[in-house]
Amino acid sequence: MNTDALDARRAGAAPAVRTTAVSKRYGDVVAVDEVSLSVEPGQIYALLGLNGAGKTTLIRMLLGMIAPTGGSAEVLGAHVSGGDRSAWPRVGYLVEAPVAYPELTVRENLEVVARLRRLPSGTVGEVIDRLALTPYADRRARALSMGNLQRLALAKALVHTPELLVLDEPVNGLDPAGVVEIRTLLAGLAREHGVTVFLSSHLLAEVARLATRIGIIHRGRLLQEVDAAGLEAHLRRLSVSTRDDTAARAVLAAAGFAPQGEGPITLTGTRAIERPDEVAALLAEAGCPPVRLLVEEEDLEAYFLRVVGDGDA
Ligand SMILES: Nc1ncnc2c1ncn2[C@@H]1O[C@H](COP(=O)(O)OP(=O)(O)OP(=O)(O)O)[C@@H](O)[C@H]1O
Repeated sequence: MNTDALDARRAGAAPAVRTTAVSKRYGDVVAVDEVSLSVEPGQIYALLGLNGAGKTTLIRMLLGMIAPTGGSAEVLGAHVSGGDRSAWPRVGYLVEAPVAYPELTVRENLEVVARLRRLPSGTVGEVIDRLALTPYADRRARALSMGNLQRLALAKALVHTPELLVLDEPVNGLDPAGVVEIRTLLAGLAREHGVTVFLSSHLLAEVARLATRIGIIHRGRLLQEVDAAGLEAHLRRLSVSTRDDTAARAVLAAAGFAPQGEGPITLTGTRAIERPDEVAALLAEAGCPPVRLLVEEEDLEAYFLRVVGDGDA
């Protein structure tokens, strides 16, 4: 599909995924807590969270595998939470550990899926090719490595060329080469075929490389969403020290900055990062000039832990 056609397909299209205050409660456990998010067609949206954050539960609700206890979920315009399964033929998914018929070969496993979906012959060969499974096509699934089993599972999710792919931890169990391969494949699907990808992961660095938008989920709550393109700005912050940090904090807060940090004052946001001179002038005028002013770059892990830590506070 060319870029114009892709843009036309995306323009005015309903969000590929939309949740409105969707929640899932198991007794006293709130697995997903009023999550509202929207994923535009062609985006690669990554739900990032620690173990137990609620990723799988949210994905299962999107796929209609479990019903929310509150709110709603829509997939390709269909109200999944209301029981509408009409988007099904346009969705591919991979949830939990990959499963395959162990005694059937890779090709036979895919032929079963193709037959169930009433797909034309030839589809299986294409997907085998696309996922670099050709050398293993005639191997029984039980003899596959974990990585190849995962690749077969992805092939099953892709065999009907879905518009939306929903993947729970898609690179789990893959070696570094496998991770790169899957990343390249997913990025290509989104870029060249306009496929929307909604995935979950706890692998921060991987997500940062692949996703166009990232949602951080913790204890069931969506704490923050950032565009991958803007991630760098989120990672940068201005660190300021003065001889009277208490007074400086008050001056900065009054000027609309949001000073953070226990020791040196930390300012985030483009205004502070792009105009440290403005911050310096402001503090100098108020009689507490900076003795140290530094734009620092936080590493991804530290950033994630800070967001999650703020969510716990
Ligand atoms: N069927 C269930 N019954 C009770 N509690 C559940 C059930 N399913 C999930 N939970 C709880 O809901 C919370 C979220 O679980 P979920 O599996 O969605 O997290 P996750 O982010 O996918 O974690 P992981 O990365 O470990 O798979 C956890 O506290 C979990 O114990």
